[in-house]
Amino acid sequence: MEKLTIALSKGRPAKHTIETLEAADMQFIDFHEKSRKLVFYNVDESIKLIFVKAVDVPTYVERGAADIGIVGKDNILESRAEVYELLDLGIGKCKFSVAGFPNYSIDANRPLTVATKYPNVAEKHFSRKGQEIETVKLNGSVELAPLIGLADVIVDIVETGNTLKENGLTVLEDIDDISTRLIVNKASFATKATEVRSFIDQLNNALERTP
Ligand SMILES: Nc1ncnc2c1ncn2[C@@H]1O[C@H](COP(=O)(O)OP(=O)(O)OP(=O)(O)O)[C@@H](O)[C@H]1O
Ligand SMILES: O=P(O)(O)OC[C@H]1O[C@H](OP(=O)(O)OP(=O)(O)O)[C@H](O)[C@@H]1O
Repeated sequence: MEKLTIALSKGRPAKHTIETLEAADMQFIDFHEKSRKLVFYNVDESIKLIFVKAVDVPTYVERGAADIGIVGKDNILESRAEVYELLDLGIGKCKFSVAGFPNYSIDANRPLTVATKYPNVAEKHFSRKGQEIETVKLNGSVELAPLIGLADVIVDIVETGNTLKENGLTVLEDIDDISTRLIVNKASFATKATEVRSFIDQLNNALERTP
């Protein structure tokens, strides 16, 4: 039996993902110990779990350092990684939006300055619409950019909309729905087909049992 390496994103979606794995009867040794460990095994060591930064999960999977990854669709789209996306876990739901001041009207005749953590997503969205943009890559607090004149609009994740509202901004356009997805390395999908399929089925069954 081939061993599987699964890359999980640390941070916000981790708790829910772990609950889903446990609901699928996958128990990992020392999982709940308070520690800085980044590698865990299940009881028969057939599955190795590694915790990586969300933004790096698609890279691990594309390069075969992990057979499977569980990560937000936002990171998959931004990475442009060549992987198979095979399951929507239905958790970590939010969306990608263009946001700015209410009533802001985009002038198609001049480049739009867009602040974002996701420059590839922004480029793709606006190039489809034929709008030229200049991206300003930020790593957080993106909503600040229009407020201080660093950008005309932002492309960011919106969940409750509270961050936008509390900063006097609003959604101007929706881009894509986001949730946590399961991705698979293309070679592993062929060489470890049985193990990959059984892991996905087990997870899927647990998701179907969860209301
Ligand atoms: N309100 C939200 N804001 C941001 N991400 C959300 C939200 N709701 C769900 N998500 C999901 O959670 C992921 C963010 O997780 P995490 O906190 O680990 O990322 P991060 O903020 O990019 O990481 P870091 O703070 O280490 O840079 C996103 O990739 C997205 O898929
Ligand atoms: O619609 P809401 O429910 O308000 O959630 C959206 C906010 O949450 C995320 O930020 P995060 O907390 O990850 O902080 P950072 O990106 O500024 O570091 C995202 O970048 C938005 O700012």
